[in-house]
Amino acid sequence: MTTPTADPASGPAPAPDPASASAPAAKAAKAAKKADRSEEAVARREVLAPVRPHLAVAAVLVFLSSICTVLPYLLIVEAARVMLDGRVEAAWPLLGWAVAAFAARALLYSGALFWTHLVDADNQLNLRRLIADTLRRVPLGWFGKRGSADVKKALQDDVEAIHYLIAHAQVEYVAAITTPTLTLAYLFWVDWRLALALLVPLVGYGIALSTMMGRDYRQKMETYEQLEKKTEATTIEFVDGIQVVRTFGQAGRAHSRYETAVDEFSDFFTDWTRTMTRTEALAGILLNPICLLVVILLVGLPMIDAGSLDPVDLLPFLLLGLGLGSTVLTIGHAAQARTQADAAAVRIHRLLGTPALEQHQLTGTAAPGIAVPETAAPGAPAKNTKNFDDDDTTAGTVRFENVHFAYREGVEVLRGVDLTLYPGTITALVGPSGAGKSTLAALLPRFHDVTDGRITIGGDDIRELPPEELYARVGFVFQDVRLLRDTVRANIAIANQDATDVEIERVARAACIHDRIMELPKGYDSAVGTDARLSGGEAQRLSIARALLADSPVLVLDEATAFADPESEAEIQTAIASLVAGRTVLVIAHRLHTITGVDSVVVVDQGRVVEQGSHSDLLAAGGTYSRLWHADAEATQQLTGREESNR
Ligand SMILES: Nc1ncnc2c1ncn2[C@@H]1O[C@H](COP(=O)(O)OP(=O)(O)OP(=O)(O)O)[C@@H](O)[C@H]1O
Repeated sequence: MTTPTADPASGPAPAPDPASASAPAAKAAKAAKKADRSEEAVARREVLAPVRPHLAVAAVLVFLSSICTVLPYLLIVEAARVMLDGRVEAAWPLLGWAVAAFAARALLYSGALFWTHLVDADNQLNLRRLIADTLRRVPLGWFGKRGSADVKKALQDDVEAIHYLIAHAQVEYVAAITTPTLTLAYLFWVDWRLALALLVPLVGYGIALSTMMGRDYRQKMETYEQLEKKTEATTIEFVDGIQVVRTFGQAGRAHSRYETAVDEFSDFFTDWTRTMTRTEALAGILLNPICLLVVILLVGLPMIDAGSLDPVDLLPFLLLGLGLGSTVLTIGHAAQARTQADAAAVRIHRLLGTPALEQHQLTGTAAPGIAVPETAAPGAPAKNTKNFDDDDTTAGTVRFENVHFAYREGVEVLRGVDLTLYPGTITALVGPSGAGKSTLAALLPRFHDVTDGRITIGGDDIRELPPEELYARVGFVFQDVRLLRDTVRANIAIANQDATDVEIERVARAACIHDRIMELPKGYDSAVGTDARLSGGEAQRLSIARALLADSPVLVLDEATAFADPESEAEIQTAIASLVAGRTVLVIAHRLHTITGVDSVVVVDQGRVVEQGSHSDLLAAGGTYSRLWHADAEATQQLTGREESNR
């Protein structure tokens, strides 16, 4: 019997060597780490740049205070030396100077802290203004990706971390380095051999500290933050969704997700702190005054015995050497604070670097390649489907010209949309889920900017308009109504701060919300959230009143009635009817029965306009719209049937 041997030529390819396979990954990780470090350095430089000269002043004050920390001990030793020489009277002035140096030390150190706090107060104000200014200029769509928690983190927590860096850590860091350096310099001057012996535990501490803060400290810190975030998210999910998950009998599942996240966090934290605690304990022993005393006595006493050290020279080591540990310990704490502040500086740096919504100085040229799409309009042209040669400079005429858009590079969501909306007409965007309707509508108020092509209002490219001008021309009513924690009146008047009470009441009546407001405890002065708890439909009518007061010629309505109950829906429809009259309106619609009377229906599919026309024409054409209509009618019928059989 022969044992089969592998033929190296025809056999299967050898399994990749794990070491060589992981080499590119390790290289990439190293490069990423390097990039992180350099981003951190840039961020720190940027955030600290305005305060750097002021911090230099503080560093000088701290350096002087460090001299005054060491000086009293030096003077006391010299006083002891002259006393032992029998010149007691010569000791008094030295002791007097020691007290003065001690007082100067307190003054200089607190002066430095006071100075850094003043500098920081100024810096915090500037930083918050810069962040607020950035938030004011970023595209509105940017907020969609970030929760208010992230913005709060930048404005509050990260600015506070920078506060610690500027007001405390820098001062402590300089003191933690200069005081032991000066102390050691003095001790070396007194006796270099004993000073060298004292260095042994200090170097031991340095090694322990660099192991603790070493290579994977940042990585561990990142994992810690990620797990902390995950725990927070599952906690919120568990608390927020408890009603829903319990209704569906899934409380156990949600709870187990929460428990897993907490366990994971706890395991990681316990493991990490175990290593940290061991290192810290070792460091604590090395810097303990008892340990330092043992070193001094073990080395110093035999030297005195051998006559190579003057007994009085042991005194500075006992006075200053024992306290060396606590000053060195501060380096660790200050370094840790700096690492956390660095992470905050990076987040602020990234936030400040968010591309702003730019106002272009463009000439009014049309984008190339504008044509009625080949796939468009099987139905007869509707009221608002004119050619692009038509006069588009009428205020309120909106034109999408060969509009392309991608949230991520290379993944186009809109692919060459051409569309004109005319004043006094309502255009409804319909199409399957994910077709790009909301995205198309969101481009009009510049939630995002087109990646190609352009959008004009009254002939002006919207990127050329100052934001105030754009928002005076375009109003929007979204499904997700946000109300301010202010009075009902202020919530309506947000669009026009100078509106009179009569005007506010007029728009509230038109939006069918006046009667409900009058039922609130303080009428228009009721505070939203405390005096006034409004239902979804009521909040929507309030936002319609807002839009009425803004009186913008162009309106975007995003599924404004989707979640309203039938009674509320009727009122909302009445409110919308008064809102849309005479304006250029773009509606995103899901329930097709609500848009049968609109002037033009635009069918979007996979980022393109595939049909355009009136409801009846599109229905007759038997294309995508007709399919959507029949599917919608069937779904409505099934729903009605189910409701009736339930009765
Ligand atoms: N903020 C975003 N970031 C990345 N992709 C997004 C974002 N918003 C939407 N998309 C993607 O863009 C595509 C179009 O989404 P959009 O919401 O515009 O479609 P829609 O027609 O309005 O859908 P629906 O009727 O379901 O609301 C989808 O593939 C969607 O996943």
